[in-house]
Amino acid sequence: MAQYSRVSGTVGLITLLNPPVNALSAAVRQGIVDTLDKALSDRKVKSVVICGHNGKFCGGADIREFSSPLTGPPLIPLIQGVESAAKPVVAAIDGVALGGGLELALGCHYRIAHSKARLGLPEVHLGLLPGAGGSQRLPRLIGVPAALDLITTGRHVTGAEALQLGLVDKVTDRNTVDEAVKFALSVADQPPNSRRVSTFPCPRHPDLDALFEGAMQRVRQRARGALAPVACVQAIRAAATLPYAQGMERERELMATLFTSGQARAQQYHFFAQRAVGRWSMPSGARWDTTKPGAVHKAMVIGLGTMGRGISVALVQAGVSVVAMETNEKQLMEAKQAISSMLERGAKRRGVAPALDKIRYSWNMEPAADVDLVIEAVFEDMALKKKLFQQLSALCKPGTFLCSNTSGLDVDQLASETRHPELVVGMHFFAPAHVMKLLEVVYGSRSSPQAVATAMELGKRMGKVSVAVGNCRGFVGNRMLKPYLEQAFFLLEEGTTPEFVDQVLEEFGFAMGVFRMSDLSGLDVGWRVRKADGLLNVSEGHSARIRQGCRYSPLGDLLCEQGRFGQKTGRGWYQYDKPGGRVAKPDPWLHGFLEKFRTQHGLVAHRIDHQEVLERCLYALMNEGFRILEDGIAAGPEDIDVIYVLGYSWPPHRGGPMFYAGMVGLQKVLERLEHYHQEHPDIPSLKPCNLLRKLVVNGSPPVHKWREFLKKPQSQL
Ligand SMILES: CCC/C=C/C(=O)SCCNC(=O)CCNC(=O)[C@H](O)C(C)(C)COP(=O)([O-])OP(=O)([O-])OC[C@H]1O[C@@H](n2cnc3c(N)ncnc32)[C@H](O)[C@@H]1OP(=O)([O-])[O-]
Repeated sequence: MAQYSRVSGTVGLITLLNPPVNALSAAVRQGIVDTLDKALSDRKVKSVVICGHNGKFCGGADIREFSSPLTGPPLIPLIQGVESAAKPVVAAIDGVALGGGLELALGCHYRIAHSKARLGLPEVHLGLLPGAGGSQRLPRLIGVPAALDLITTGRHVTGAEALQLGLVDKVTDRNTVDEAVKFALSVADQPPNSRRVSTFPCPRHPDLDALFEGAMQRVRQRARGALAPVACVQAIRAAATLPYAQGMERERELMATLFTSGQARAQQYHFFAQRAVGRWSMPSGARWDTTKPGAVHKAMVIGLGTMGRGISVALVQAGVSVVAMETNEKQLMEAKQAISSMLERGAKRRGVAPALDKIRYSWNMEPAADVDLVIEAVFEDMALKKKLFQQLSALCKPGTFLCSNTSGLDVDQLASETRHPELVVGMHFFAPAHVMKLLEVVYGSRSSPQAVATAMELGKRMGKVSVAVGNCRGFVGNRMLKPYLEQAFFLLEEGTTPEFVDQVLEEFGFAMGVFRMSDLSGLDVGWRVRKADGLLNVSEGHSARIRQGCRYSPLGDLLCEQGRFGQKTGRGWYQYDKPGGRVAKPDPWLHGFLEKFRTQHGLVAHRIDHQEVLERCLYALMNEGFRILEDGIAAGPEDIDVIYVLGYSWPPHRGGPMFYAGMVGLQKVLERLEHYHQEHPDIPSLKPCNLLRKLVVNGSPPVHKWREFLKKPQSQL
């Protein structure tokens, strides 16, 4: 709803009221229509201010309403009504003006913003475009290049940047509503005719064709297969080339296509899933809303390789005092330099001073005695980590949380090395740790709810989306990655090439196919893990393609034996012009090697098509996701989907692997897995999981109902 009052004698003040972000629900839209009517018909009122309750202007259209038919007044004529008002209307922008919220402000005749307010048109992240006139008004106000940037990236700008762009008329550090009322008084006698943005001509640009061609290329590259960014460019092009009314018609057509697309549904699901994972629970019954996190003022990071450096930066930027520790003196000096420059770059981007005084360096463990939390980021070696946890347990003050940035090792084993296993949790960061938004928080069988709450809260402070998951090999993300990678290797054995597999996966929307990704992260990483797992030993009298009783592809190991570790050695699944080179080129040597391998092992190459690559790689991965749900390692499908979109570059417009399974149809996924498992009975990961069968038997319920079919966690509280 919206509240109305008259202030300073002649200013009608409309306050949007719909906590927490004053989203434009049907009731709010009706409220605006009614209160605007009141203000315009009140002869004492000379000008109007629109603001939001509780220091937030407006978070945009109410996304929850998108899944049901429209009720209440539509937004486009509402904003048109504001713009055509005969009395000046001023938007007082505090907190946020996003999506429909900013579109409403664009309909006002003046915009006054707090310098720290965040403004933006993030609809592209919801699979939409700014479809309440935003795509037509913004370019008219700030020019086509800036509008293209804001609308296609969905990025937020501060009030200060908005002023530079010409998006707002004035910025203040004081009370925004008071300033807006003062401003409204000052323009009360000026007819707003010349202030209606829809009547502005779109600023000319010397080469529109090149501008739009470049923009189109960029959005296609950034989000392969996503419809919304392309539609955003098309809508802005309409603004630049057509009269306003025709541009609005084009905006409406494009919006209608997007609105009914599965992609918008997937991205809106992803929006709510990111928030749902914050409401975590543990099998013990402990929950986010009943557990108080411990305070973390001071933390220690042990091991300053790539991960440790990124984690240190993320902590400092979150306001935590950090002791960064590394025993190798040369590595310590290099890390110090790298961390300082990362902090300086980050501070410059955010327009603040770098908090270099928040971090100090140590080559020994002594400072651990005085910190609230330790994150170890040493080499992925269980023996090394165990020793470290023993030492930490003896050194730290009572109550210090001990966290491991392991990407898949057993958290219980680490906890068992300590005197207080309840204080131990996994914090699995993703590289680069100061950039990537995902954090897997891994609870072991003895982790206390408070330790989990502390790690979850710390993740949030670092600007991350934290997902609480159970302890198993590879946790959620890497556990699901294993069958996906395996299928890709098997497909090579059976007749295809790395280029074809990558092409199919990239067309699906992954930023990088599995082989290019493997070259980037280094083939030796997995090789070391397989070595530690005893997988490199071929049992006597057995084929090299069988290990520990299951089908195994030794292709990756064979490449590593040749020193082909990927980009860093200039050779991997592809060739590069030099070690460290980035442009992957097909490698005739690799093709010959694959042929030789097939001959050696009596394999006859067959034609593998697009569908088989996609289904075998993705359905095997999804099947593991169902197993993870069945095992209670993830609390719900949203947890898995958030992990995959934010940590493994699963395309957001496909929602995440579990959401995608629902889109494809669970029945179809089951049938195809059954088909492939029949063809390859020696690959256990293709055997359909019981939960998938159960869901199909129960009529393939939508993803938000799957939790009803999962085992209820047993409360031990
Ligand atoms: C023709 C149409 C054209 C227009 C299209 C649009 O405007 S599209 C929209 C364009 N706008 C956007 O894309 C903006 C989307 N919103 C955001 O980016 C952020 O929420 C924020 C920056 C506004 C606040 O961040 P923060 O970290 O302070 O808080 P938080 O993120 O945790 O949210 C708190 C609660 O509010 C909820 N909620 C929030 N917004 C909406 C909404 N619009 N609707 C409904 N609900 C919304 C959110 O789910 C959560 O609920 P929960 O889980 O507690 O039940």
